[in-house]
Amino acid sequence: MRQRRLQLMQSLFDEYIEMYASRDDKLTARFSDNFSGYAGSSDILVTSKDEWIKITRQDFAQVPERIRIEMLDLSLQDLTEDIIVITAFFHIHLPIPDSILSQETARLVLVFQQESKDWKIVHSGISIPYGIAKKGEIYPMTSLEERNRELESIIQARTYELAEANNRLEKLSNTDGLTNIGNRRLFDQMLQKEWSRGQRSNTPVSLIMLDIDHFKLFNDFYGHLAGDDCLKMLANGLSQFGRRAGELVARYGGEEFVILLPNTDLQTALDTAKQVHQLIQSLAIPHIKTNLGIVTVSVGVACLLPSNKHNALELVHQADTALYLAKSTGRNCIRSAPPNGAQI
Ligand SMILES: Nc1nc2c(ncn2[C@@H]2O[C@H](COP(=O)(O)OP(=O)(O)OP(=O)(O)O)[C@@H](O)[C@H]2O)c(=O)[nH]1
Repeated sequence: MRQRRLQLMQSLFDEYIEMYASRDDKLTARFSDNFSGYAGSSDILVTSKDEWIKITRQDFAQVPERIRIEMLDLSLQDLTEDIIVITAFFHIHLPIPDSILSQETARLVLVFQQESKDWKIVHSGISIPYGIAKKGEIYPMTSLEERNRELESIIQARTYELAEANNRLEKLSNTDGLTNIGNRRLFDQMLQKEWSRGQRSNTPVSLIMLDIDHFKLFNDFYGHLAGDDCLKMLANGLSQFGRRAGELVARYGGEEFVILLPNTDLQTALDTAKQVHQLIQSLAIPHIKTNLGIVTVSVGVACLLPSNKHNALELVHQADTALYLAKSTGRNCIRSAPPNGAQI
């Protein structure tokens, strides 16, 4: 007998919870004409069945999707032959992310009374700390959505900050620490990019490579810090070149610099090399160990039409060979790579 009563109580509750969770309007048919209760959002006692039906439908309309009930505790009380009291504690998980309701414990008291053959709900009292529910709301959807929007804007701001930090990091990893111009890493990247572009558009890529003459002697005589300043002054002067899209002035290493000139033929590259050479002379940085008494550079120039016959490193190799030629034929001059081997 007792077992059957327990089963009855459990099934009444299960049926109620299922209808409530699935937002099933049939639930309203279970309300007794003698209904009284209070809703969690208002704490106002409702003494009319019709009013309670209105509140229930408002609840279902506000959140039409299924809600998830996570049961925490349940007490079934067999009060009299025809009165059952059920007390339940649960979390309500609304179908929106991060619902704060799911962290609150809902406390529900349901009183069922047997009327004729049916068990009807004569009292329903739910209590959830619904302080943030706006007027006319069963659930504090407006506040939850506001909270979500706030979270989204925080995430957006953080994403932007992260992208900015990444940009700064990218710039830092592509910049030479001493001279503040592009470094070897950036040059390698740009070379590959411009080489591929040149291959696609069938346009030549030129490279100017320059190296300070007798820089070891400069350091030995003026000191390493003065050597650093000299490198900075040179980089600063060089940075007025390579301003067109795809062009790049970079420190290749030590006292060696490169100027990448995409879509540039050999003659134009040699003209630019001449301007670079003159600019460095015009800086007139004292260097008593050279013939002119100022810092000079040796320059190698190469130009290739990118094709499958050779890769981008061939261009570097040719510019390097031309630079070696300039060094070995007296320094402070410009040489271009074979086959032309032009002398200026
Ligand atoms: N001050 C300073 N010196 C550097 C830096 N990087 C490389 N060097 C120096 O540059 C010098 C290069 O010397 P070498 O390769 O012998 O060439 P060089 O004396 O310029 O002679 P040539 O190139 O044959 O004209 C070395 O003494 C390096 O220490 C740097 O960042 N700062």
